[in-house]
Amino acid sequence: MHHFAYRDGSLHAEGVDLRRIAAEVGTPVYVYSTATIERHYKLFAAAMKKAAGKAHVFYAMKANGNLGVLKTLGALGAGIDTVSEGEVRKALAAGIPPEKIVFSGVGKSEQELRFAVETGIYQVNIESESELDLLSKVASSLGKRQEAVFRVNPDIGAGGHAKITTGSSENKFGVSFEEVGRLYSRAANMPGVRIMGLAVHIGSQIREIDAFEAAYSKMVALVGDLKGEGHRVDRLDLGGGLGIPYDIPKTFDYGPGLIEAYAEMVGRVTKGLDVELGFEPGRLIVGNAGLLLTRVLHLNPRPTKQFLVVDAAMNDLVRPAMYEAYHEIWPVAEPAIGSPEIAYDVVGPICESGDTFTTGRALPQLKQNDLVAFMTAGAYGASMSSTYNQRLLVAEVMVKGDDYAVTRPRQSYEELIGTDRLPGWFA
Ligand SMILES: Cc1ncc(COP(=O)(O)O)c(C=O)c1O
Ligand SMILES: N[C@@H](CCCC[NH3+])C(=O)O
Repeated sequence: MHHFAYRDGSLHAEGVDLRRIAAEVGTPVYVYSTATIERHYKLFAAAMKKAAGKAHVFYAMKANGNLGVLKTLGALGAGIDTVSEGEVRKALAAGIPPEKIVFSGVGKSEQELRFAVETGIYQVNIESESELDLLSKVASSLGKRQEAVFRVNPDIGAGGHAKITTGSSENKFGVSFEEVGRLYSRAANMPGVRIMGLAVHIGSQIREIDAFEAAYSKMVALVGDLKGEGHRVDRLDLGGGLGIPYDIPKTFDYGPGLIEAYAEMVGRVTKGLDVELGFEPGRLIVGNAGLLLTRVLHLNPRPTKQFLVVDAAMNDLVRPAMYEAYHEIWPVAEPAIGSPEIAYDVVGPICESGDTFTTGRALPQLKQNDLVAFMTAGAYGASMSSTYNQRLLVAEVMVKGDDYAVTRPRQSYEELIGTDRLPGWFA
């Protein structure tokens, strides 16, 4: 469900005409709908609460770390799942209390762990024995005991693409299932950590409940075994990964289903377990809440193809180049019903053939300066952008009702070039 729709012949984000944003902010620009973000968060949080009683939702900031997005979610009571010191700092800057911050990731450095412990975050998700040792050393040197869980690799992977599967034993994530009991016993004698339970995350863009169910069932059995061995297991963090539709219809609502089915399964599988559940959804909250607005720079008809060159590129939205991901492309001017379509290869200005958003996509006839939107770009869009080809990081705006705010301005050339940062001997 999203709040992008045609009104008076032009695509709107909530009550704001995208032509207005393009004119006032420039293109390319990411546009987020506050109402969609809020709706998705509330739906998910309510469903998990109903299914599980004690449920904590930690929004996975990696999907979209825009400050406006974080503040919007923080105001609804969301916690945050972070994966770097930068993300922890950004969560704090957005006003998220430390006791609602989780820190995951396979390669946390000593400095990052120190910062997290000093900050007093809720939970560190430990991904290896080496990290367990380092965390205990760091925390005890600060005279603290950090609450933590073990992220377990359940050897069940899933996801929309091989590059976004994390739960297989072939993937780098987590400690292996067989090791958890031993690590728990070791950790009991360590001064700097208090192990509170387990975490799991099997991949991203997963639309089949079965894969989650298989992994969660294994985790529930593991919780039982550990408790049987006398270990304390108060928390079970079930990660994120629930997928969203990328082939969205142009209607307001595309129906319920997956969240409810997921919640029902979680409630069933964890029934009677007596642990606090945690969730780390990213894409689900923000994916359909964002689009990338871009302008047609050139049409380049060639004997076998029609190239449509737009001002956004793979540095702004890398998903098609990186995962062959599909994003709908909607012209901002509403196409007349039955208007003829042309098959376009939509490409960006970057000097790579891979800078291709789609090939042979049937779209209404477009001309120079027309605006088009890459839909479902709210997750892993701006957050994965770069300055490749010395292109400026684009602006991000958040729409709320009939108004919008620029929540990250377009990067300046001074900032990009950074001449003033060079030492004098480069004269
Ligand atoms: C540990 C962890 N939690 C949460 C997420 C968020 O995933 P998604 O955006 O698919 O919900 C990820 C990314 O896959 C992750 O690695
Ligand atoms: N960045 C990926 C998902 C990876 C999620 C992070 N573990 C995507 O755009 O689909």
